[in-house]
Amino acid sequence: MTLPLADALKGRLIVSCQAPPGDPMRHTDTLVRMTLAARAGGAAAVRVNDPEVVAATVAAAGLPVIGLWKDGDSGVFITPTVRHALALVDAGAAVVAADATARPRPDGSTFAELVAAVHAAGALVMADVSTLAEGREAAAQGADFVGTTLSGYVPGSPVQTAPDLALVTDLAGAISVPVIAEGRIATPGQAAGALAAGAHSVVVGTAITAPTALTATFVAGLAR
Ligand SMILES: CC(=O)N[C@H](C=O)[C@@H](O)[C@H](O)[C@H](O)COP(=O)(O)O
Repeated sequence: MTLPLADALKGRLIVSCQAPPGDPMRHTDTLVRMTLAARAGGAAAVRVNDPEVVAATVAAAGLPVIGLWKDGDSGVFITPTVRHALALVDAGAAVVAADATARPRPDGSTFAELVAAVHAAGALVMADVSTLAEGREAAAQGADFVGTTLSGYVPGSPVQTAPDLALVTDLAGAISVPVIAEGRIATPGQAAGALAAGAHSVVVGTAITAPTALTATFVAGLAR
């Protein structure tokens, strides 16, 4: 049996509406406007950072919200503790996204404990992983979705410029929970390629919602 939310996301686009610290777009109302634009463009769900933005998006967007809480910038910092996860559920996230790499969590908890707490509070969990082994482990620990989010961003996962479609294929062949392709998907063709590789859904962030980073790529192009 699949989850109703998983059915609603099948073959669909999820837009990540985030802005890094210090970015002019890091402003709750602005980020909520981006989620409304994503909905208007046909996104099935949005992925947003911080409980305040989650709550404002839930109130405004009428779309399923995948919530994360980035706290810090090293080690495990995407929804690092059970406290962070439950704050996102309180804010209305339908799905809590959390780092599920094999690294110690700052509160000493396990990923399985985070999953249990989120499930008990009535929400689902998306495991952000960087390898096939982490994805298998996250699925075994009860994750409802497994995303390739952290491929290329953690020690032991080589830096890449393209989406990690090989990991999408490997995960889709190895686990029974839906695999979400996320990370460096920059064109509609790459998004379609991720589905063809076995992804259940595709998350796109920077290519849609990051004007500062996108402007910088054009500026760099002109400077060549
Ligand atoms: C590694 C990490 O921290 N990824 C974050 C996770 O939420 C976001 O910064 C990314 O923008 C998101 O994963 C979407 O990816 P892309 O922006 O490449 O489409």
